[in-house]
Amino acid sequence: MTDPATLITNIGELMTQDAEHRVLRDAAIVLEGERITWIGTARNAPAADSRYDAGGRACLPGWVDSHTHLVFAGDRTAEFEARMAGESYAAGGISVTVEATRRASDEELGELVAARAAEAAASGTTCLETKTGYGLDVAEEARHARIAAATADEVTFLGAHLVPQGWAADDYVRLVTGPMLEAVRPWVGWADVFCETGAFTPDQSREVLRACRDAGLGLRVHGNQLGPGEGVRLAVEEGAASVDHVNHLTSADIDALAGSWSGWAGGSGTVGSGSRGTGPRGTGLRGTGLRGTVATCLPACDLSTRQPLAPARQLLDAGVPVAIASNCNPGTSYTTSMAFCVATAVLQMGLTVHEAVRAATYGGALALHREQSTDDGGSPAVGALAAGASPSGPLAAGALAVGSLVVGHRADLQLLDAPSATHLAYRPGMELTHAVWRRGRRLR
Ligand SMILES: N=CN[C@@H](CCC(=O)O)C(=O)O
Ligand SMILES: [Zn+2]
Repeated sequence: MTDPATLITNIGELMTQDAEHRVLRDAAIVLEGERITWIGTARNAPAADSRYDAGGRACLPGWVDSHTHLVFAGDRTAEFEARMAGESYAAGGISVTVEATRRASDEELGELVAARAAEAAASGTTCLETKTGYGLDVAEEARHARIAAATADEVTFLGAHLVPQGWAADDYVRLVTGPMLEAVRPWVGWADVFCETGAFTPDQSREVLRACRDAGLGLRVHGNQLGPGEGVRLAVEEGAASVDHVNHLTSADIDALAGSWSGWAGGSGTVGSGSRGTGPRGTGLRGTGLRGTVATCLPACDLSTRQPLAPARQLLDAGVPVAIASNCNPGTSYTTSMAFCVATAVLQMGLTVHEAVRAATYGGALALHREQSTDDGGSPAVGALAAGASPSGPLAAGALAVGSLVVGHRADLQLLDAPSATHLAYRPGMELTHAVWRRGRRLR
């Protein structure tokens, strides 16, 4: 039995974010089950079981938010106020959230995560990564990973977020790479480390990344957020899928990121097209390989911490694939609004609207290794699947690509209450989400 087909027609502007960067006018799209089955000019659209009139609105892929920290309780308003009064952000604030989160029951924490994910979905986010990192002991990190896996598309282990009080750093690294990693393993597909002054040194970070890679996890790095440092170089050397923040970059960092894509079948760092590479050792692991390291920019965080904005323009000009994500967390970026991040990228970081939307859709998918369907030659997930993750855990065999509107990809899309995506930056701060479909189902 085939799935009923839904035709969304009378689309004023359809921004595909496909390999050719096509933008169609007077367009239509057909969804069947979880897939997109047709895209083209409205007058050529096939018959369908049901029809939705977009009323000339703009249609674009759902946002792919590749960096969030949704598993937390409490808030840090006082710290934010102090920062706005001139204090600097420091990693130590994380411990305030750790204490509040440890006090929350499973039920409370699950509801908080689900509510944040629902808020994100209502504003167009259709694929979401989230991290642990406010547990910082074995039982809490495992609990947070399990709770995250019930809601997020991708879960990342960030036990190496901060060395908890009372621990020697090296002992804590041994805990993270040993019992903690083993405890979270059923729920996570990725590992991350905060490589920064006040968090983990480059050597400690490398140790964490290598242990996590050996356990089959893909890698990501929080790097170069608060000052120049070795985060980017580490991420590239260890084959991380992304390095996130990237506020303080040298030209050598940018060259290293661009160079990491030189062996990729998709070309020299273009975010436009290409196929998935395999790991350098033939591992096929997510987060390793010839495909290189995406630079993930977090504009809302940059503003909230008063850091220099990440040099997204320079990165793109150098051929580095860029993602934009919300980094929703209570310390540095308490928002799930990808539209706000896109508007900031255009208004303050020098991206065109098309580039900013691409970074928040296709770029996020690239950072999560979800830009291609697994049955289109994508490498198999080695994340939570192997250990029997929740059904909502990382990429399953047969998983459909996200982040671009292409026949065969996951039917994740949004309509704006505007005739073009340009309105995202032209009318900043306005809630423009009109309708959202995820996996072919209308959410809003
Ligand atoms: N930089 C490290 N981690 C988070 C902030 C964590 C916090 O302050 O609670 C971030 O991505 O900005
Ligand atoms: Zn973060």
